[in-house]
Amino acid sequence: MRVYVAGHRGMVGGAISRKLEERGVDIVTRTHSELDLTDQAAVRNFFVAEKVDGVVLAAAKVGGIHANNTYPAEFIYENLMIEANVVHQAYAAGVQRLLFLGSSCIYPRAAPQPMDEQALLTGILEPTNEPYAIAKIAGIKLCESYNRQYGTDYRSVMPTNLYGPGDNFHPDNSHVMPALIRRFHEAVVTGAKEVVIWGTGNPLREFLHVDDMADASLFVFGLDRETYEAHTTPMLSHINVGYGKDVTIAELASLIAQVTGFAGQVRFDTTRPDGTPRKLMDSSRLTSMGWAPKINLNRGVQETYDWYQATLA
Ligand SMILES: NC(=O)C1=CN([C@@H]2O[C@H](COP(=O)(O)OP(=O)(O)OC[C@H]3O[C@@H](n4cnc5c(N)ncnc54)[C@H](OP(=O)(O)O)[C@@H]3O)[C@@H](O)[C@H]2O)C=CC1
Ligand SMILES: C[C@H]1O[C@H](OP(=O)(O)OP(=O)(O)OC[C@H]2O[C@@H](n3cnc4c(=O)[nH]c(N)nc43)[C@H](O)[C@@H]2O)[C@@H](O)[C@@H](O)C1=O
Repeated sequence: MRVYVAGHRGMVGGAISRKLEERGVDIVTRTHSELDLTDQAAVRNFFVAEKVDGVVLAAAKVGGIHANNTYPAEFIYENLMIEANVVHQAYAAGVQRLLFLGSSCIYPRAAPQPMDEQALLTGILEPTNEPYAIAKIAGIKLCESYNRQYGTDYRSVMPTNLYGPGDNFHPDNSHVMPALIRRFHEAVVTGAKEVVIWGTGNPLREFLHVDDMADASLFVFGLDRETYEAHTTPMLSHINVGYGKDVTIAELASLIAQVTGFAGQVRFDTTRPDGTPRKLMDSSRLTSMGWAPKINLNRGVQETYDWYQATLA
């Protein structure tokens, strides 16, 4: 089997590529500069030339609350273009199997917790990431529509907030976990007495290690196909992938302070947005099929900090 992993140099695409290679799958990759997935003609030429059997779509314009809120046009345009080009050109080239990576932000801001798959399109989205969420909903509907009309087998996974080796540690544009690992680490190195956390510290977030996400992706993509297929009649439009437990941002900050050895004060900057108050996923559909996360938050944060120190710090 030849699988194109779009976004193989990203955190999720990298973890999925490593797992596919461990299983002896022949993977095809292109960097962003070799193939810009917003370029329709280039994507068409790529699929015609490469003749892959499957696609994992882990390429996207990705960022945390500040990036989403500051660059909404880039988040909606680039993600819509990437999804439309990859899904359509994969179909046109006869590719039967595709896995699309969405996000938990597709669900309404006030969805009942934990959020199950049926909460999609039942209410108003969180404004800080609405353009990105709309693009991700379009991705689900692209897959669903091509399956309905053309009989393809395009599946969508909705990950909760992810973290781990290969994350983006940009001070402003990253997600909370890498941002705080970097900020606490730099405070320890410089001897700063205070670390600033955005928002009130009250929002709840669920964090899943990227290696667990990669296992779930392969499971849904069908490398453990018999297990999955036994549970998918009729096929689901999309399926949640979460850790099963959430923490407040203040609790996450205490854990990262402990792991990095920071002993100073934490200050909450309430001029910064909190975003969604809570977004805990109901992942019972997937866990009932046999997948379960293996990496707990304490171990995951420690491993991510070790990776950051060894690689980037
Ligand atoms: N990280 C998280 O917490 C979560 C992520 N997800 C989803 O998982 C998927 C992977 O995310 P993650 O690995 O964290 O993101 P990363 O930013 O780490 O990786 C994204 C990859 O996509 C590539 N890419 C972006 N735009 C283009 C383009 N126009 N053409 C070709 N390649 C492009 C990037 O290349 P380059 O860097 O060179 O631009 C990068 O390698 C995304 O769909 C994301 O929405 C869902 C929920 C949570
Ligand atoms: C995965 C998900 O990621 C984004 O949504 P988000 O969950 O709100 O993501 P976040 O990780 O950026 O923030 C989580 C919480 O943490 C707080 N927070 C504190 N201090 C920092 C901080 O320093 N940086 C960041 N980024 N957040 C901070 C922050 O204020 C917020 O309350 C989506 O836009 C969208 O991309 C998406 O789907």
